[in-house]
Amino acid sequence: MAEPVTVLEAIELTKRFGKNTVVDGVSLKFPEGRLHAILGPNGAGKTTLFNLLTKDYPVDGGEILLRGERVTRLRPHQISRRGVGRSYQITSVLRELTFFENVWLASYRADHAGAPGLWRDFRAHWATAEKTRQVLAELGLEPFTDRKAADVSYGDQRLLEIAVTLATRPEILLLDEPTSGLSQRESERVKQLILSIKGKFTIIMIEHKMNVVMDISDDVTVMNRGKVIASGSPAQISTDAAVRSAYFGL
Ligand SMILES: Nc1ncnc2c1ncn2[C@@H]1O[C@H](COP(=O)(O)OP(=O)(O)OP(=O)(O)O)[C@@H](O)[C@H]1O
Repeated sequence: MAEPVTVLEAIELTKRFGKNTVVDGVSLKFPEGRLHAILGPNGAGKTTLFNLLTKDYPVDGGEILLRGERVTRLRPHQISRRGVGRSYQITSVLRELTFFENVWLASYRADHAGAPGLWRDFRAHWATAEKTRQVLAELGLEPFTDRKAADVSYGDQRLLEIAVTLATRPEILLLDEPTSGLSQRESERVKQLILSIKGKFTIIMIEHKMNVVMDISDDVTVMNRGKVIASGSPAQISTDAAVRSAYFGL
């Protein structure tokens, strides 16, 4: 069988804060359509790696390739326009707006970055409304269409966060701890939602909850102190001696 295409690649990526090297020569390949989880103890450098891949932080060393093209010097909005969407560890949805309005705004902004006023083109509004309905339907969130984000549970806000990220129609979806702060039941819903879109996007997910990682990932990378200490299938990772010692303290 043909190898899947690598859509995103980090080559020897490095980031320092003062004397502290928090991402230290990380090389990883992300093949198309797979769900790749990144595990590691607090402070391992996982979120910083995301910040490098989205160019929210400048890179101190190494390269980033997007579909083989070097994008290391691009700015965050250029990376986003090339199909990299990202959610954050703490939900960034607009609480006073409804699900529809949150997704609509993200979708409109993605399509009209830098364009003049929102009121300009009525047809564009209509197209954006159509895309918004598609995203909410894709995630099974239609019942929430007119609910205000502030009025739903934190777990449902995390689902909205994923919808907002998908509104930019990314090819690659970076999810930073999508189940953080959620109960087991709420985590299960997020897990099911991610499973429902698995394969349609290349997903890279930072996640601490071992059951979520092991149940839904195709590939797992474990980081510790800025370095990759293991990469492989969930089964390989769960028996890896270095992982058991660094991550589980076994
Ligand atoms: N903007 C910054 N300035 C200085 N140090 C930073 C900055 N961002 C991150 N760090 C440091 O980099 C290290 C790695 O942090 P990072 O948030 O990437 O870890 P993490 O693996 O995502 O951890 P967690 O699971 O707790 O989110 C930490 O020591 C952190 O304090």
